[in-house]
Amino acid sequence: MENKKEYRNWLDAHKLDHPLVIAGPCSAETEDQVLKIAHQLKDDDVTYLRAGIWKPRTRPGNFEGVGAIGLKWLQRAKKETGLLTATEVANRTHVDLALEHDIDLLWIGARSTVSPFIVQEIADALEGTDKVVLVKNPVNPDLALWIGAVERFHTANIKNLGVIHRGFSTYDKSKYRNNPEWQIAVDFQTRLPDIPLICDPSHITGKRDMIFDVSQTALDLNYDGLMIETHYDPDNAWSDAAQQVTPETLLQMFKDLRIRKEYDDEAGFQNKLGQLRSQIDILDNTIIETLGKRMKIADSIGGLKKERNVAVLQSKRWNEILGKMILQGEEYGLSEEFILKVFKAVHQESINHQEKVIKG
Ligand SMILES: C=C(O[C@@H]1C=C(C(=O)O)C=C[C@H]1O)C(=O)O
Repeated sequence: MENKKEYRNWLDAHKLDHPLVIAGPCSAETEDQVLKIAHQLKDDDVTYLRAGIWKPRTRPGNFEGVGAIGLKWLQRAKKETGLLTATEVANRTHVDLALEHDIDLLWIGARSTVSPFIVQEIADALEGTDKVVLVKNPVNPDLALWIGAVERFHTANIKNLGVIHRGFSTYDKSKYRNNPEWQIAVDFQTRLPDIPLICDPSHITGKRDMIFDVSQTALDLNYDGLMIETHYDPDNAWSDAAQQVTPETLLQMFKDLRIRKEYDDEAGFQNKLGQLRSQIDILDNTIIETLGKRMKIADSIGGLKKERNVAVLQSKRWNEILGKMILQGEEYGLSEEFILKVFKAVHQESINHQEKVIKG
């Protein structure tokens, strides 16, 4: 799938002077709840009212959504407030019902994106639709799977496409509910820059007090919009209580968030930016040169080890290097996380080089 400028058309047609906002409750609970939230949101920057109708829950026994009746509540909310409507679909029946009720935007959840069978079923059911279809990232950090899902919708002749970054599952505990792994979304943007990219800070953080910070990062990274779960009484919401914010908080957030422009032509800025970027270019060259030299030395060590029949991996030496580098990194303001990532990658490459020599 090639990038095309037209992928942005549906978003541009909204003629917004701010990022797109999709807001509303995690789940539609009652008609009154949906209508009340819609009226509270209608005068903000919100374009789409979201509400989950069918809820995929991690374990059975939790509230699993009100079902098709909720689509009527969304329709009524649209009629009363003018907000466009959005919900998640996970199979052909959901799609048929959502289209029957004229829902404007359908999103594919992270747990559906992982399954090409489900994605294909939904794509077939949606074939040729002019509704907006947004594909959440798969729960596992797999860029190809994410792009593959978008391709299935593209192949089904769906023109109004976008993606939602909702973070990725990890086995390790982290401060996030779903680790953002910003690099994957950046890689997506690099590959398909004109597919609108929306951030879902509610599912990334799982906690309402972190939503602002993640939203700001998304805007700093040039995201096209935000999808934020909103409820007038978050603590008593029937699902995802900890991550929903009130419409008042949402309004305040949009006052406080800084929207960055993609570009600035101002001569002074361009000049300084150019100077600093040439410094970076020189340093990047030095990094590559240094890494190349380091690997040449690793090759020689590999040769020595081959002669003496010594193992490639030397854990003691490796741990010493890692400890030293973490301390040294600290002096230069580099985080331990970063040093570990970089040096583990360097070590792996060094091992690969030596393996080649030793096996050769
Ligand atoms: C280069 C060596 O081999 C391996 C690679 C290392 C490195 O690249 O720094 C360190 C220890 C070994 O696991 C070595 O033994 O010194």
